[in-house]
Amino acid sequence: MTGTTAHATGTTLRVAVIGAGSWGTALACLAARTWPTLIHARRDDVVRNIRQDHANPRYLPGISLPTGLDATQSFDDIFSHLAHDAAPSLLILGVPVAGMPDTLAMLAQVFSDWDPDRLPGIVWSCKGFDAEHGRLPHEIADAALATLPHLPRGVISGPSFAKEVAQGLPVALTVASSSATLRARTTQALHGGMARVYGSEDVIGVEVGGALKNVMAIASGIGDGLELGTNARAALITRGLAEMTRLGLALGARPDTFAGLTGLGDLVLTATGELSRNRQVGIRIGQGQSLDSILADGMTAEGVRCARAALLRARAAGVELPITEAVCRVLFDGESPRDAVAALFAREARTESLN
Ligand SMILES: NC(=O)C1=CN([C@@H]2O[C@H](COP(=O)(O)OP(=O)(O)OC[C@H]3O[C@@H](n4cnc5c(N)ncnc54)[C@H](O)[C@@H]3O)[C@@H](O)[C@H]2O)C=CC1
Ligand SMILES: O=C(CO)COP(=O)(O)O
Repeated sequence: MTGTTAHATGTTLRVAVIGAGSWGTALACLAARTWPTLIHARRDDVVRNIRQDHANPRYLPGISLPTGLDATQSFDDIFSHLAHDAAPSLLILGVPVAGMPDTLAMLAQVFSDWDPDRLPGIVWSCKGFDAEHGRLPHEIADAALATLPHLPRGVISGPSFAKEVAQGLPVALTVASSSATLRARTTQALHGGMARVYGSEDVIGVEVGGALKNVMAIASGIGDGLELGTNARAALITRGLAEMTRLGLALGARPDTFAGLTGLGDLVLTATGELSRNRQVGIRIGQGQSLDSILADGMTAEGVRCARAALLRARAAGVELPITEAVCRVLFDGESPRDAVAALFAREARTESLN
């Protein structure tokens, strides 16, 4: 369906995206195939590039964006876009976890003046725990939106490199929410063509998978940087899945979520795919570079930001995360990657299980 057809049938959904980095822009591309879509960027060059050149060379070099995708630096424009025509609307957050508290606090203030029946649904796409308090994204959202309990909210996740999605290559995603309205609206916004969107009610499981797979991708990269071989990578992925599942179950997730797109699917993609920034961080650490030099260009690598927070949550829940602990010792305590691998192998033999 084209945007024009959607208008003609009176079934318009209005979509806005906050965060015009690589993933926010890629999700905006999916929505803009069908629906009036406006993306908010903090930088004026990004707005200009999207509006005039239908490109976002800073984050997605060499990729053409849909001509229907519009951009703005003004939050007022975003709110006018969402409120227009009283059409149902969806707001996608494409910022990193660190940007969630401030962004949501601003939204809570504005939406408190809106008619409750006209509020947009909100879906966030970030993957991680917040570094300061160890909260999952839905916990950040619940705190920031405490005065708006009726506002439908959820998370979109799954194995999805932004570059491939923006190029129109196939992708399967999961939207998780307790709200059937939000699940349906997100599916309406993004499903179609080469993009499939599945629904889930397991917000905790989907978020724990998205957060821990980034840490496992760093671990997998370290192994590859050390040239430990493909057996090591497969072992790491499998035991990483056990680690992710163990933490998820302790926090209230459903076990089958971890066999799905947002668990095993995203873990395999990120731990093996060359486009993963977390994996690239690990490879360079394994090759002997320092974390500071690797992150000097401001790259978003959520696994670095959230590994310690994941450990804090796990300890509070009485759960052991040996791979995450090893990654933290290498990233933050100066342990050499080889010593960390040796320490993992020195653990006592045990039955293969989640424990
Ligand atoms: N790039 C990808 O392939 C995918 C990324 N994600 C997740 O999406 C989230 C965003 O990642 P990317 O788009 O890749 O990052 P990015 O670095 O490409 O873009 C981040 C965007 O957020 C903005 N931003 C950064 N810090 C902010 C803050 N404190 N407040 C408000 N805005 C802020 C930046 O200006 C930029 O527009 C991350 O949590 C990442 O794990 C999820 C799926 C795929
Ligand atoms: O989440 C992603 C793919 O699903 C992107 O992974 P990186 O953040 O490691 O690039």
